[in-house]
Amino acid sequence: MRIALIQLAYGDAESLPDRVERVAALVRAQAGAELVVLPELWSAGGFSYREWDERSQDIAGPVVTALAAAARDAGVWLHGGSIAEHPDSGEIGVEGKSLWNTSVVFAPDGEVAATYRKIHRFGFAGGEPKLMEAGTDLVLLDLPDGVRAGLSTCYDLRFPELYRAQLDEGATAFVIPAAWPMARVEAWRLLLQARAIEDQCFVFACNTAGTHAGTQMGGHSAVIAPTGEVLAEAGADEQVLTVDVDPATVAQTREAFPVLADRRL
Ligand SMILES: O=C(O)CCC(=O)C(=O)O
Repeated sequence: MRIALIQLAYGDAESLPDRVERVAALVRAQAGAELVVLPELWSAGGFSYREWDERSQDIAGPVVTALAAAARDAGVWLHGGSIAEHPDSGEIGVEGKSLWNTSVVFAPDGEVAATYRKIHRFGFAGGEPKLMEAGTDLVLLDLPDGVRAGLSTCYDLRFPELYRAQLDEGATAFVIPAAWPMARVEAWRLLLQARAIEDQCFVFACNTAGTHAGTQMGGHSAVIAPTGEVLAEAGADEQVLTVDVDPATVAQTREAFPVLADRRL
């Protein structure tokens, strides 16, 4: 299975239409991959809190529509990172807000195959908890070659119980888009490996590069095997990381080193 992680770099100057066009072209260029992954909140700006409201949109809005077309043209499964979702339905969350950090995954025909609303919001008293609602639902989807992917986003990575819950729902891979800063990139690298090792799953993790809203992003997107071996890792700049993985490795790893059978619940 060929995975392409598009580690996008962006700054504050690029307009939203220009960025959408650039990203759609990058996705189309990945024809031949089976799964393409984009970073968290690339259209709204991961740390551009002040822009989120203006750049928010419905799942049927222009960003998702452009991604659906790009997935269809390339014939790939596309994890579109995430958008600042503001539903046209007028939906209001339990905290009275109407903004979510929402991932959309497209099948190769461009249809939406899954959506996931980020559960753990980053920013403590500010940032996401102040502006966004928290997602509540565990989301997994079946990809080709028997890969069952659990969805999560960025800060979720710090909460291992989410990945255990996905494991218990049959996960063999974790797909993790992020806007994780350079300041804590060593934690990112370590936690990606930890999630792979403790759950014996593949990790496909796509971070952001560049500097926006005064924050330097960490890059270092990675594909990690269920043994914890780093199969490929990006640097700090914009890069497409393309890696071929063998989904059978999950069963082989779990059979050769059956640590999960020793769990005591
Ligand atoms: O946990 C971190 O250090 C970064 C998390 C983050 O930037 C996010 O969730 O958007």
